[in-house]
Amino acid sequence: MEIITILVTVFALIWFLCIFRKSNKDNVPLPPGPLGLPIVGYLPFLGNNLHHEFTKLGQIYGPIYKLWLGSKLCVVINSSSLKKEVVRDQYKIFGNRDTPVATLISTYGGIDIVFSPYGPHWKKMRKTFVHEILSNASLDACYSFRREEVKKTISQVYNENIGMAIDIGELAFLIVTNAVMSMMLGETIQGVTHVVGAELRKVIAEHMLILAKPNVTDLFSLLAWFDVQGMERQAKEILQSYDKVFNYAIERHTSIVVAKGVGGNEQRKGFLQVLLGLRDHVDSDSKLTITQIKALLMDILVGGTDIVSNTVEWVMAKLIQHPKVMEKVHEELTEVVGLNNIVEEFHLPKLRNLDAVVKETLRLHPPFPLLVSRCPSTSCTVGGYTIPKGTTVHLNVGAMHRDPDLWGNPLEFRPERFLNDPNLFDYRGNNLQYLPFGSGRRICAGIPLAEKMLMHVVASLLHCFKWELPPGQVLDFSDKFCIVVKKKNPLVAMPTPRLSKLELYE
Ligand code: HEM
Repeated sequence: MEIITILVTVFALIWFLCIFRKSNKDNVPLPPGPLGLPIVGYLPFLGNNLHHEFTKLGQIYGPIYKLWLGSKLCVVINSSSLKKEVVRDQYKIFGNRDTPVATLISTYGGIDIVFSPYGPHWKKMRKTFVHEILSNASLDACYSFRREEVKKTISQVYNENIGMAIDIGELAFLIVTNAVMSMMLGETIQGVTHVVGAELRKVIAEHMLILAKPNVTDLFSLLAWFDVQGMERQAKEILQSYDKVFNYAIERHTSIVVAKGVGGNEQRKGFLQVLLGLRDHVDSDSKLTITQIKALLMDILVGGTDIVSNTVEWVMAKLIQHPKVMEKVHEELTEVVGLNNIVEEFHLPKLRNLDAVVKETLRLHPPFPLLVSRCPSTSCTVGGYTIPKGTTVHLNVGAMHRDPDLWGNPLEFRPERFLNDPNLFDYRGNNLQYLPFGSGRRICAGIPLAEKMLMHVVASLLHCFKWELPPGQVLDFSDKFCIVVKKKNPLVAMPTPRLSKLELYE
């Protein structure tokens, strides 16, 4: 017993000395923050919902604070002026992510865009993604795939689910997954069925959990060699599941090219065809390996499905909670699209009320309230405090979106705040008060596709149907943190047809 007491005391002393030394280096202190316990730091006090916990601590410790999680130092930044120091003024230093070991394993060694360190590889992957895959021309060329998948699901809801309770998140996931898979393959797929869709959703959900869950291997450097929680094993299994999907897509694509001749159907080039073309590129700066192609497909699949469908679910929940706003959106859809028509992407820029509803939902329920953590490549100063190299830096955008100093009645759902000047708050991250897609060099690379799919799916679900809660159901807005913040309890709603011509549902 005595030995244990002595050991704990010695560890505690070393731990406090380490903190003391770090904070006094160059006489610039570390940010304030809770002390926590020796060795484990604040870990035992942190619940699962990091975004809520970090916001609560911000109310005590102010715009920038630190906490120790094991031997890992985390800094949380709440104020927009300090965020500017990170994402703009010192963007090179803060261009890296802090990538835990299980995340590295599940993302082909962290070579995708999201987790690559800032540098030539990240630049090449991001440039390929933005210019070759998500350019206006490329997105216009595969609009027909998105359109067909939205139409197919609307028709399915009309034929099979009228008057029945539907899980909106699952429905939205099915539409966007089918759309993303079609755009990837460059052909209308037979349909990611409920079974495959559910399987894929499970894998992506497990992946998100792995990305979010603290792993003692990352938090205690002494344990770096051990897979104590089995998370590395799980990460390998997740990667295998993705790999199966991507291998299937690549084989299928190759067999189509063989059957139709090189180039396949040029009119409907899918993302995969574009990417596989780069495998054989003569210019080594643009050349991609097959693993890099798979890593890009993973970013498209994860970003394009779970995050988008999750946002659709929040938007629908907000509208069901606010019937007057829903009515206004319905009126706008009737005027802009017409009840004798279906929603097309060219209608979207005219749907200003719906745009404001989506923006207000992303303010209150940003999918990434802590963005994706950053990690300084060298020690630096933010807000007068030292941030040592290797610190995990969380930018608490969720807290800023609900800050009463920045927003009037911040907890109320008021889409009209986005109506007066739509350019004041766009998704480009210029106004640091509103950052659902992040800001700076590492801002979301998928905004053009996210915006189109989000608006098209929500507008179509609302234009084709009226939605209400099943009798006895109550709306619930509790959430859970899995890197992406999701509704804790799924939204279930019942559709009633709205369109004037039945053939529009075919
Ligand atoms: C509602 C939809 C979406 C939201 C709210 C969202 C939000 C975000 C956020 C907050 C980040 C981190 C930004 C930062 O650290 O400053 C991010 C990164 C990223 N997102 Fe999205 N995203 C969405 C959809 C998509 C889609 C559809 C794709 C792909 C098709 C995508 C691809 C990416 C990629 C590749 C990155 C990493 C960028 C980098 O590190 O350079 N996202 N996203």
